[in-house]
Amino acid sequence: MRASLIQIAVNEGESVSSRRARVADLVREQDESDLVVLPELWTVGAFAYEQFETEAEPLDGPTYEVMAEAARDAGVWLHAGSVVERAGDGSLYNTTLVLSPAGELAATYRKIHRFGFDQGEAVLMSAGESLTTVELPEQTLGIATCYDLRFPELFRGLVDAGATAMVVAAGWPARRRAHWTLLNRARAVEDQSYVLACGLAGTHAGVEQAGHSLVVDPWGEVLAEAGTGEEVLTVELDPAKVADTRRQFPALKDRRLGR
Ligand SMILES: O=C(O)CCC(=O)C(=O)O
Repeated sequence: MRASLIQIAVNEGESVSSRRARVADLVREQDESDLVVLPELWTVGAFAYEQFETEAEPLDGPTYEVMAEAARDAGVWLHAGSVVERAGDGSLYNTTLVLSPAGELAATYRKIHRFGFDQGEAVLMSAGESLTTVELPEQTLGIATCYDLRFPELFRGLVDAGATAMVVAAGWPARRRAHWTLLNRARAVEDQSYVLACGLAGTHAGVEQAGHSLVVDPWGEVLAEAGTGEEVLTVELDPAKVADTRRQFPALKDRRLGR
């Protein structure tokens, strides 16, 4: 399976609708890939809290519409990053959309661990409550968003649900880039899974983004890593690698707690 991660620059000065159209074209260009991955809240910006209310959208809102067309045109599975979802009761969620090559909404994931302690997303958004996996032809995706990366038990839950490739969409600040790289590699090693970690670039709401999206294999080797600007990373995922790694070094079988 060929996967492309699009590290998107979010800078003030580009409107949300222009960015949607621009990113849709970038998705269309990845028509040689099987899976395309976008970052967290790339429409509005992960730290643009004051725009969350105005840019909130239902699951079948403008981001879904534009991305469904792009997924269909490219013929790819599309992890369309996350949007500010306005639920039926008016509350907001940081919600990932996964679209099939036919443009259908195949899965959603509402971010479980909201970032900000007593501010920002942590007070503006509601928390998701359930794990999401998505079965693709050669890999089962386990879905996580940004701050979730700090909670290994979420990833163990995804392993138990059958995940072989963890997709982490993020808007991770440059200040903590070392944590981003370290934790993505740690999740790959401890869960013996691919990790596809796709972040934002640029600076919005005064927060410089780390960029440095990366793909890690189940042995912890970094297969590809972006720099700090907008960039597309393309990698081949070996369908046998996760099973081989888990068979050759069966540490997951030795778990004694939390099962
Ligand atoms: O955990 C971190 O350092 C960053 C998390 C974050 O920025 C987020 O979840 O939006």
